[in-house]
Amino acid sequence: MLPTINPTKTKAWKKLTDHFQATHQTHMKEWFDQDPDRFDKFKVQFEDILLDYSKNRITEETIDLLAELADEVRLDEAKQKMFAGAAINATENRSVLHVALRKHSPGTIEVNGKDVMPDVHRVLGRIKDFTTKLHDGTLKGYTGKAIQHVVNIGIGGSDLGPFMVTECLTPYQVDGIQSHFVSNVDSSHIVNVLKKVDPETTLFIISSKTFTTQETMTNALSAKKWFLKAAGDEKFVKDHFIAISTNKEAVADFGIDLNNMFEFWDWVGGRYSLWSAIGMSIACAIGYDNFVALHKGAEAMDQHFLNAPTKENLPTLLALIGIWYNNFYKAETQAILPYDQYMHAFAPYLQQGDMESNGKYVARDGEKVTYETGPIIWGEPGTNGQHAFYQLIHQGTKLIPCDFLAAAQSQNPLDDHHEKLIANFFAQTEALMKGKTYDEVVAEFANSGLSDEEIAKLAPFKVFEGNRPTNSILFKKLTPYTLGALIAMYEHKIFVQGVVWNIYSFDQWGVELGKQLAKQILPKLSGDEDVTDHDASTNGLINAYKAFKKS
Ligand SMILES: O=P(O)(O)OC[C@H]1O[C@H](O)[C@H](O)[C@@H](O)[C@@H]1O
Repeated sequence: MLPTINPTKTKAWKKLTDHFQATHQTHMKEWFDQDPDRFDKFKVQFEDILLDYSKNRITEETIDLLAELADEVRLDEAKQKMFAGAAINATENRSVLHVALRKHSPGTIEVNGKDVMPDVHRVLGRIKDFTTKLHDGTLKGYTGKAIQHVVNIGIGGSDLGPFMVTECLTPYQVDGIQSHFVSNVDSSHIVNVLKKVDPETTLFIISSKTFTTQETMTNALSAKKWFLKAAGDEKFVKDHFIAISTNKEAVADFGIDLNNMFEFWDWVGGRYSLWSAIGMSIACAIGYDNFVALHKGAEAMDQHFLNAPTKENLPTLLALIGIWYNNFYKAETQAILPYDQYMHAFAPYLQQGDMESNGKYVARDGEKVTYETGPIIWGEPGTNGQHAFYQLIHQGTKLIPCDFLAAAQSQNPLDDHHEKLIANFFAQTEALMKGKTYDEVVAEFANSGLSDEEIAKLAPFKVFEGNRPTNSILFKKLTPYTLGALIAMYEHKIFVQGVVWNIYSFDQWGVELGKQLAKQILPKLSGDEDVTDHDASTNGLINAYKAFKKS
């Protein structure tokens, strides 16, 4: 169990409040002007990943006080507990051990007195055997043709992580294998995918921790029906369907041979499960060795997180800076802006990772919190975002802390595309920090031929206040190893924030009510009678739906 410590009652919080009052009106530009070493002071490099956090509204004192806050809420103890397998997910009485899934170095981790590592490595061995057969062409479909299409059916953590990684690592895709993902219960999703694949050469991976999720089970049944229509005999299902789950009974009930089931465990949270057998679709896409490289990058980040002091610790720094804006500047959101088209699914992935973990208003003592917890996460790849929503980041009324991410080496070098991409990244963070003053705007009008009066009218619209915070995360190349490290960095950032906010980051009770009500509403959508037993809006919507459907 983690201790219950209200962060706002700590000494550091009080000091941070005073420090905020003393510093929040200072423009970052002044700090840059005063201190030519600011970049060196506020940058950390871990292997091939550089974090520049100098373009933040912070001084050295800010970081000192945030580090004091981390100490006062006993961050170190929380970390040790997680890595040692303590049941820190107290509302479900579970350990939180995604770090065990990617542990390739020797050592044991115990849950209830049992070392989990042999099972982790046994399942990894099975993934290796399976994907080797897929890639050497010995995995055949019911007509003897080699498997070419891999369709992952899952949702939430059983989709977002594998999809994001597969997209990010497109350049590592094994020749001859095409990956597809189906998540939405909207039939358009599966219908569209099924149009692209052939039953004779398609493998379906049914990914679901619980194996009860409505969307996944519905899509899995439709896939099976579609397959049987072509194959004609249940006996062929075993050659085309595998299951990834913690729930053996439900897998067997669905009709999947248990020899085709790859297990994981209740100490793996859905949104932290891409490292487990849920990553089967990743290993199918990029090969087992690359899947292990992804693990190893994450494992290296785990060790860095566990051992590096706060001021050199990438996940901890990102977390504490986030708290500074969330709780003192009252920023409501956090933008994730990868300057990398292959990372287009990174922000949606982190939406679940972060918002399902830290979107909680109940503190660890069961009382309602009196301060802000998790931010709204959003974002799009640059430069596309620049031409859509950056206007608001530059000149809107809201403060939006942004993480910019990019690789120095392009996966697809082509003329000067990459230089242009990177120039935009650097320029945006510079513009957000510096802004443009009234005088600078006026000076730009020098040879415009406009009168002073006309210039004075236009100038205010062209001024940029600047002082808008960014983290720059620059890495060498988006390899499996580096991606693993980046994902783990964000996972641990989320962990640190949850510890400071005194909430339970590893449950997700907030998703249950909607699911329950959907089950109640489903049967009422058929039949002619008017529905009257919900609130007026819900009744009205159900009845309007039925009327539209009939007409
Ligand atoms: O893997 P499954 O059991 O199918 O769960 C899929 C998803 O559904 C739930 O609604 C949870 O909110 C997610 O955390 C989970 O990842």
